Amino acid sequence: MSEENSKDKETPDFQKEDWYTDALEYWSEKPATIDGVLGGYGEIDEIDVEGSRLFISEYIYGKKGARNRIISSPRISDEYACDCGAGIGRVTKHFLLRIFKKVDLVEYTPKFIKQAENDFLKKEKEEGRIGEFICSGLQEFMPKEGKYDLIWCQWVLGHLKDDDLIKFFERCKKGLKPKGLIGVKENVSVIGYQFDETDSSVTRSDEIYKKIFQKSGLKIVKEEIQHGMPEELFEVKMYALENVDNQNQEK
Ligand SMILES: C[S@@+](CC[C@H](N)C(=O)[O-])C[C@H]1O[C@@H](n2cnc3c(N)ncnc32)[C@H](O)[C@@H]1O
Repeated sequence: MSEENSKDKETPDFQKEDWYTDALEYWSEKPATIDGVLGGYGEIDEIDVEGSRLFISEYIYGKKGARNRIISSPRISDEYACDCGAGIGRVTKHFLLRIFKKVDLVEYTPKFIKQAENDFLKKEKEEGRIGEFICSGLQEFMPKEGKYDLIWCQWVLGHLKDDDLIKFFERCKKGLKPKGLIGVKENVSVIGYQFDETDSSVTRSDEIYKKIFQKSGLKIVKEEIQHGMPEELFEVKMYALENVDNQNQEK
């Protein structure tokens, strides 16, 4: 690859007209299976969901330290979560519904959300544990005000242009209950952007994500690397984020 090409790959073309349809076309061709939504890495499902569960559980159950002393009490209830870029519902079924009573799913690719509703999460739907299956791009998704304890975004934010991502986070803040959290679990590059022209997606560095959180009025309450992922993949980071205005209210 020439230097010019490799430079191009690091500069996302956020002006690209078909940015969002590229993703839709790309994902519509992938099988509606765990392996399909994980790009052929279905075997990481278990370690991924366990990492997420450990990361978030202190906010739901509280945190205990040495000799079972309570270090922090629960922050959010286990009532309602939202799974953004849900695919076929893997994260909902294996992580969120093991903690939360009810989950809404937001997913752009019609065949994935249909698979979730008619098959992968059919039983959970019948049990009344799924609120809504929402077929929408996150660039348009408007959560209802004050609805969620946790809004979880995993392996999807690279599909949003920077400006749309900031606007999305701003809408999510309004969709949270007063002490609610936004969870982000994404691949991170070592430096700058890595642009993938095939599906018009971008891998951002930790530094870029942190600038975007700040611009969106979000503060990091916890961050952690997901260990145990295949070596050839990008590093995966989890962030728990709160509305900066929360702190002001508490003072
Ligand atoms: C790598 S898969 C991850 C799915 C799921 N989060 C998981 O971890 O199993 C990326 C998902 O993002 C969805 N997606 C792509 N662009 C999107 C957008 N603009 N808004 C919402 N979802 C989108 C794709 O259809 C696909 O289901």
